[in-house]
Amino acid sequence: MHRGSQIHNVSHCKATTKACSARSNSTEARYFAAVVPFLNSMRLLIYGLRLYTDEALVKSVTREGKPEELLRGPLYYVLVLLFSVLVFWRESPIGIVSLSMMSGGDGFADIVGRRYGSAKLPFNRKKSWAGSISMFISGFLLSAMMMLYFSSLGYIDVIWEEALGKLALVALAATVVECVPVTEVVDDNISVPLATMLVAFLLFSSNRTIVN
Ligand SMILES: C/C(=C\COP(=O)(O)O)CCC[C@H](C)CCC[C@H](C)CCCC(C)C
Ligand SMILES: Nc1ccn([C@@H]2O[C@H](COP(=O)(O)OP(=O)(O)O)[C@@H](O)[C@H]2O)c(=O)n1
Repeated sequence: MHRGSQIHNVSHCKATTKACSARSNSTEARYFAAVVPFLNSMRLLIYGLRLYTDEALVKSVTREGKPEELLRGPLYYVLVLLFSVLVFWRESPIGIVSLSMMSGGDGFADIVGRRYGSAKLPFNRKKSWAGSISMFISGFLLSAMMMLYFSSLGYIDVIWEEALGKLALVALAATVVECVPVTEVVDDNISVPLATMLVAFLLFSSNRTIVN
């Protein structure tokens, strides 16, 4: 059963927007925002372990309609959301960019790659140039838009002359990690955000590109 990729990828984007867009100024805001991904991780565990059944959930986010699939990609995705909200919240571009690359970048790679991915990558016949190029472009654009959004709210001050170039390097790193065969061993919902977090930390923490 082919997963409903439109529903699937809407979940990606809505999840990221929701998890990053809490507007409360209280110090507990991140913990309040973390409730949503936490409850969803519990939901995925409960249904993935077959403690209860939810056919609509299984049908909307799995490829083969097996509940245990919920314990892989979807659960990793939600746990990364939870980690980013708690650790990075809205004062650091690292969480913003990581979620953007995982949701917008990887999400579009799937949509575009499945439909237009006839030209496969020479080192990974399961991935395509169209998928990877769309991941780089969509991930870069969503990351820049989310950074502009959080900058406009005053949570981060961005020196754009430097930030866009560094953002392109982060997007390139995430795209390379996503297309190498290692993602057959480590789910790309783990490898992509981890790679993004590492490169974003190295680039955005090294000097005054981002001033909190
Ligand atoms: C299908 C998903 C990940 C699988 O990705 P991949 O294996 O294809 O790479 C996303 C799963 C989403 C999850 C079921 C629900 C996530 C909810 C999120 C924590 C917050 C949603 C807030 C709501 C929109 C108000
Ligand atoms: N760089 C990429 C990524 C995905 N894709 C296509 O999208 C499909 C799903 O990609 P994936 O296995 O990474 O799926 P997700 O786990 O990321 O949702 C692949 O089987 C390819 O057909 C692509 O062509 N190029």
